[in-house]
Amino acid sequence: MDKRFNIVLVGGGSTWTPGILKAICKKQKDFPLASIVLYDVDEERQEVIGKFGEILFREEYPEAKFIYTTDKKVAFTDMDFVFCQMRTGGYPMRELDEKIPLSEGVIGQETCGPGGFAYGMRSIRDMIELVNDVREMSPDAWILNYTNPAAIVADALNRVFPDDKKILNICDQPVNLLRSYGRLLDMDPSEFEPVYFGLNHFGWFTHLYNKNGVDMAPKLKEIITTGGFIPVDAEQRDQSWLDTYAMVRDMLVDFPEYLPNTYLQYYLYPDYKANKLDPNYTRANEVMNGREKRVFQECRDAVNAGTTKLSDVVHNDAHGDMIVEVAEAIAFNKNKTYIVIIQNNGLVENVPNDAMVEVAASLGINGPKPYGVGKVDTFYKAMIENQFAYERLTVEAYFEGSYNKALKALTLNRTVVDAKKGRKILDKLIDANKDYWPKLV
Ligand SMILES: NC(=O)c1ccc[n+]([C@@H]2O[C@H](COP(=O)([O-])OP(=O)(O)OC[C@H]3O[C@@H](n4cnc5c(N)ncnc54)[C@H](O)[C@@H]3O)[C@@H](O)[C@H]2O)c1
Ligand SMILES: O=P(O)(O)OC[C@H]1O[C@H](O[C@H]2[C@H](O)[C@@H](O)[C@@H](O)O[C@@H]2CO)[C@H](O)[C@@H](O)[C@@H]1O
Ligand SMILES: [Mn+2]
Repeated sequence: MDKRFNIVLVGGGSTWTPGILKAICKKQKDFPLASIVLYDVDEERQEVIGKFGEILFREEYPEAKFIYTTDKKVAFTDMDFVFCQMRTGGYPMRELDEKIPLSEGVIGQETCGPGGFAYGMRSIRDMIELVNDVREMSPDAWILNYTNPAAIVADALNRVFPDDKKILNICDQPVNLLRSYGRLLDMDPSEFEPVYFGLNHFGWFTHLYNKNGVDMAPKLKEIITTGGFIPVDAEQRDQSWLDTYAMVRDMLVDFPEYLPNTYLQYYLYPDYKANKLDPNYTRANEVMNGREKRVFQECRDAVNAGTTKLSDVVHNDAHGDMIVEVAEAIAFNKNKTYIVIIQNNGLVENVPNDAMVEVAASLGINGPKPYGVGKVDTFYKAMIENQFAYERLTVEAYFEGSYNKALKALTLNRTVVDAKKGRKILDKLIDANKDYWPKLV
């Protein structure tokens, strides 16, 4: 008989959960489940999404046992895959991460700059606890982590669990970019064989080979440089994401070698972008007033209607599709190419071996088999080393409780640079995060 898998979604009350549940239902033949558990620390959030899931699975996937819980034992016992999407502190803390730096004229962003620093310092503790809990109850489970800021979480987990080969850190942004490239080139994105290097939310596509071995990157760069970049799912995107994609053209004009990850806009144009952001209404507000309200309301409506058939709870399926396909690639040894976060060890030859880099890898039952890119040019090497130093100092600041390392981290970050500004922001962040961070002395 074919194997059926047990999976748990940690952060089951996430706004992305309905999309992942839909993707699981859609892919039930390719990735068959025995059971799926939603786990969250927030009972109220969990219940709304959980009740929606109960109906969805009854209607679309009755063979899989569906439960939701706040009990770790129920959540982590006998699991094959653990999907991690927690947000320590929730959107209210994300709002502070974004607004505090902006109050000093510095980029306010979920994963970049001081906002990413603050979020990282919150995520590390809960992610370590999670891995310890999972390993106690399911020693062999694959832990698929995309809890942000993934770069900092990956470095911290690699430090605490260096021998754990079943933690895979991964981000959906490269896959989203590939989908959008596919539309611009009129190609099925699954046909791309990409070459990619960098750090998470800080990388570049160097080549995009098609089935005939032709590199489509030059043509794509020309299309974006002349016509701009509108993402594949533009009609579902808030304005801030459309602005973000539009900046890819600017980056290509200035740095035409490679196709940049959208997040590089914050590091390459920190003043320009900071001036464009509204310090009183940031992305957290956009999400709380948009996606969060919509997803929770649509789940409640489906529960009241007693069916999910009328609901349109998933507007963008890229994220859900990707994470389920990643699990499928591991479970069934598909050896499909994904862009993953992994310890460097020479993959990018001239940056530190212990950095957690982001590169393309073939993904199968033995985990990722990454593709190296050789040496990178001075500009990219310097960018990566600078950002890596910021990330590593952040992780060290957390483990050592070091104010000095935290200040060094922020000063090195390209969105800050000025240590006096860094100190002001750090002091405000310390105050805002006193329930979450270790004490920094
Ligand atoms: N890496 C990627 O590419 C990628 C893509 C999408 C989302 N994400 C990440 O997924 C996460 C969820 O995003 P969201 O916008 O839906 O946020 P959200 O706040 O809607 O969902 C997060 C959920 O995690 C729960 N939670 C908090 N601490 C927890 C803990 N210790 N254990 C279990 N659950 C906990 C919260 O109660 C909440 O329900 C974030 O970390 C986000 O950055 C990453
Ligand atoms: O601001 P948010 O909460 O909408 O998104 C933050 C996340 O953004 C990236 O993921 C995108 C993805 O690129 C997009 O195409 C679509 O699927 O939505 C995702 C969320 O908007 C990023 O990779 C994540 O790390 C962020 O959490
Ligand atoms: Mn990401």
